[in-house]
Amino acid sequence: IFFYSAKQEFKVEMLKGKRVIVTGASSGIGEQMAYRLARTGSHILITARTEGKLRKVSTQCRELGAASIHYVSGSMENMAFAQVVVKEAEKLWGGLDMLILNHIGSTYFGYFKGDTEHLRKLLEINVLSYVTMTVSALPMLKESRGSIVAVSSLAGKVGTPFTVPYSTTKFALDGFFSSLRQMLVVENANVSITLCVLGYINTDTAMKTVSHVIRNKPAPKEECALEIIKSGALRQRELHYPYISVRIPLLLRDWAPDFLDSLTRNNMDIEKVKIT
Ligand SMILES: NC(=O)C1=CN([C@@H]2O[C@H](COP(=O)(O)OP(=O)(O)OC[C@H]3O[C@@H](n4cnc5c(N)ncnc54)[C@H](OP(=O)(O)O)[C@@H]3O)[C@@H](O)[C@H]2O)C=CC1
Ligand SMILES: CC(C)CCC[C@@H](C)[C@H]1CC[C@H]2[C@@H]3C(=O)C=C4C[C@@H](O)CC[C@]4(C)[C@H]3CC[C@]12C
Repeated sequence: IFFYSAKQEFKVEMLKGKRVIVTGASSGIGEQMAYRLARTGSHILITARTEGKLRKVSTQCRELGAASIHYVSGSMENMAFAQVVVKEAEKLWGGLDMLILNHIGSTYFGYFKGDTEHLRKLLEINVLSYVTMTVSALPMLKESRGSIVAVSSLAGKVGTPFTVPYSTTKFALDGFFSSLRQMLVVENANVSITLCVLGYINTDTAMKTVSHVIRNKPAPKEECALEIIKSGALRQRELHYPYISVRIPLLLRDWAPDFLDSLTRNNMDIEKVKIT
C-alpha cells in the first residue's frame, strides 16, 4: 500500500522538450510560468494582446534556455483568435503536450450594479475562449496523452463579495472542466485536467485592485507559477495554492458556509471598497 500510494515526485525532466501553450503570458502568473518552462527547456508558445510585452517575455525565455519560443498576439474576446493560437502550435510542432489556460479579461473589485454586458464579455474571455481552445486542442492532446491546466481561483469555489462577474466565470470553469474530466475517463482518453484553485497572489494587477481592501498577505507569483506547472506535469486533478489559505475555506464551504462567509468578509476593509 505504501509503494502504490506514494505520490509521484516532480522532476524538471518531465517537461524538457515538451510543447506547451501558455495564455495570458505577458504579465503576472502567466509570465512567470513562461520563465519557469523556459528554464526546464520546453518548447513554448505564449499569447496575450500586447505584442510589445510578449516580445520582451520571449527574449527573456530565449536567454533562460527555452527549446524554442514563439508568440501570437490577439484578444480572447474573439473565438476565431482562440482557434488561431492552437492552429499555430499545430503548424509549429505538429502536436501539443500541455495547454495552460490562464488569461482573464480585466474586471473590477466592487459593487455589482447589474452590468450584464460586462458579465457577458467576461464569460466570453474567461470561459468560452477556454472551451474553444480546449475543443481545438483535444485531438492533439489525445494523441500525445497530454494535459490541460485551467487557472481558477478560490473566488471560483466559494462566494466572495465584490467579485460577482469574475466569480461567475470561475465557477463556470469548474463545471466545464470537472464534467469534461469525467467524459474523458468514460471515453478512455488519457488527457489530464488540472483545475488550479488559487488564493491571493502578488501580481501587479491584483495588488493594484485589492491590496487596500484585503488584509491577508499575498503569496509570491514565482512560487505560484512553479506550483501550477508541477501540478500539470503530475496530472493532479486540482491544485490548492497557497495550501492552507485555500484548504481551510474549501473544508468550511460545505460544513459551515455561514461561518465561512463571515470569515471572508472579516478579512476585508469593506469601507475601503470604492463606491462608483
Ligand atoms: N492574482 C491573483 O490574486 C489571483 C489570480 N488568479 C488567476 O490567475 C490567472 C492570472 O492572473 P494574474 O497573473 O493576476 O493576471 P494579470 O492581469 O497579471 O495577467 C492577465 C493576462 O491576461 C492577458 N489578457 C487580458 N485581457 C485579455 C484578452 N482580452 N485577451 C487575451 N489576453 C488577455 C493580459 O495581457 P494583455 O493585457 O497584454 O492582453 C495578461 O497577460 C487568472 O486566471 C486569474 O483569475 C486566481 C486567484 C488569485
Ligand atoms: C476565506 C477568505 C479569507 C478568502 C478570501 C480570498 C479572496 C479575498 C481572494 C481570493 C481570490 C482573489 C481574487 C482573484 O481570484 C483574482 C482577481 C483578479 C485580479 O485581476 C484582481 C483581484 C482579484 C479579484 C482577487 C481579489 C481577492 C480574492 C477574491
